[in-house]
Amino acid sequence: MARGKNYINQDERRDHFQKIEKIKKEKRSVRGRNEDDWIIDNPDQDKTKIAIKEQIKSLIKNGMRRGRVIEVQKRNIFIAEENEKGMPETENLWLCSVAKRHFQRAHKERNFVVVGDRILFEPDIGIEYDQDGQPLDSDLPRGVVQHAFLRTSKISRKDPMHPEWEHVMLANIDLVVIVASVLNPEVRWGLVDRFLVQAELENIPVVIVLNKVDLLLNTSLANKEFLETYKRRVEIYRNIGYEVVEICALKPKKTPEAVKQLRKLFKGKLVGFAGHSGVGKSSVLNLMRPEFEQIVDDNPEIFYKGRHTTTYNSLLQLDIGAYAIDTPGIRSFNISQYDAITLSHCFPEFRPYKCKYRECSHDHEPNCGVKNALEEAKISFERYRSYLGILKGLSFREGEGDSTDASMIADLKAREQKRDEEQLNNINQENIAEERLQEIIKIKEDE
Ligand SMILES: Nc1nc2c(ncn2[C@@H]2O[C@H](COP(=O)(O)OP(=O)(O)OP(=O)(O)O)[C@@H](O)[C@H]2O)c(=O)[nH]1
Ligand SMILES: [Zn+2]
Repeated sequence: MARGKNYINQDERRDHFQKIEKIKKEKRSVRGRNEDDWIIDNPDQDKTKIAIKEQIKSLIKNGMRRGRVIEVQKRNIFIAEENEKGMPETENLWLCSVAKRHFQRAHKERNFVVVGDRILFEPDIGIEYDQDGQPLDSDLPRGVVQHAFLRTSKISRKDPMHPEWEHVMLANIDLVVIVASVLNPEVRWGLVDRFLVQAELENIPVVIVLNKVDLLLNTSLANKEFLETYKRRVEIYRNIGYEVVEICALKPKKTPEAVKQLRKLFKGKLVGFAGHSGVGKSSVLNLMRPEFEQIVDDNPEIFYKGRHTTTYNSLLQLDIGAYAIDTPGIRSFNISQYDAITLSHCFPEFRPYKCKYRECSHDHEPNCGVKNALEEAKISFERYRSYLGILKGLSFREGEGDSTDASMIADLKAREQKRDEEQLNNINQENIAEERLQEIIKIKEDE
């Protein structure tokens, strides 16, 4: 599956993952939760696996239940009970609150639980029920979230309102699906790169889905120049080793292979959808839902009339033994600041190149392998620009370019142009040589 393939050898690969593990551990320790929230799965505590299992067993015996967070609406947490296999049963829902003790601590994270989190909850005995056993104020049974398990993976950003907090958007996912649309709105590659960095950091496989390819056929929207730039961009990612699927979610019959490929990639997994607003995340997701299968052959448009607009992250059950977390489109995506070594490991195409300095930031240092590779066109300017933007903490915001540091962009653009001119010059010289050769041949023929 698509993850960077540019490891030089196994040692390097191991090195990379060790670093990532270290960073993950550090990040864990600054979470807003206290250690005892994690009693169940906490590897830092002196507990053996058996002791932890026993502990869970006894908690469950005392009325605690295993659940998976499927939607969070402010303080209302929707939980699906988990079956023995650890899979959420989305028809078995509870409406929970979080135990009060979790609110009394300093915030480091926006929410105590997020969609995808695995938790232990207990039925809320303070709730009044009617004679049929239904809660008086809602049609869902009520509970209280008591413990949360450690996350195996997450995608997060800086909280736009409180930059010192972390906003975890997706937890415990097996595959990140970065959705963008080729047009309306155009692909924000800077955003794609930021999601890719997160996926690399968490070591989660990732697939880039480019939706609305039907619009590429519209010549008034996509002229020749646009198409060329678009194709070149896609090639950059494919060359790095990322899987890029081009699809038309609105008329899936136009891209049947892409639909098939996605169904295969999603099968049996918890898939997290990420991307900008309006790119068609829900539309792509709906291709994997049972209702869609029934309607697709007649008139796919009908289905969209009843389409829900995503306002909260929610976990949905798909028809291929998979689950998906759909996220509402986000408008800004700032990821935490990482040091150059960590960040450049998240750009797999940088990994093969060695620099003079071990701690090279690939920015101003002499004898930088990455910059040399850039000049030799082995690394793309676009990705390098993203790298510098993220390194320098430049923000990605709706309506702005990939990054906002004008002088840096001007400098890169000048170098990019210089390289292009040199290449063009080379081609021209080849052409001139070719022309001369033809002239010579012509002359000879004339003779
Ligand atoms: N032309 C074209 N339009 C599409 C395609 N897929 C989706 N759309 C349209 O794009 C718009 C947005 O689609 P959604 O699926 O709601 O996008 P989303 O990413 O879930 O949006 P948010 O819920 O705001 O995050 C809708 O009007 C869709 O009909 C496609 O393949 N081609
Ligand atoms: Zn370097």
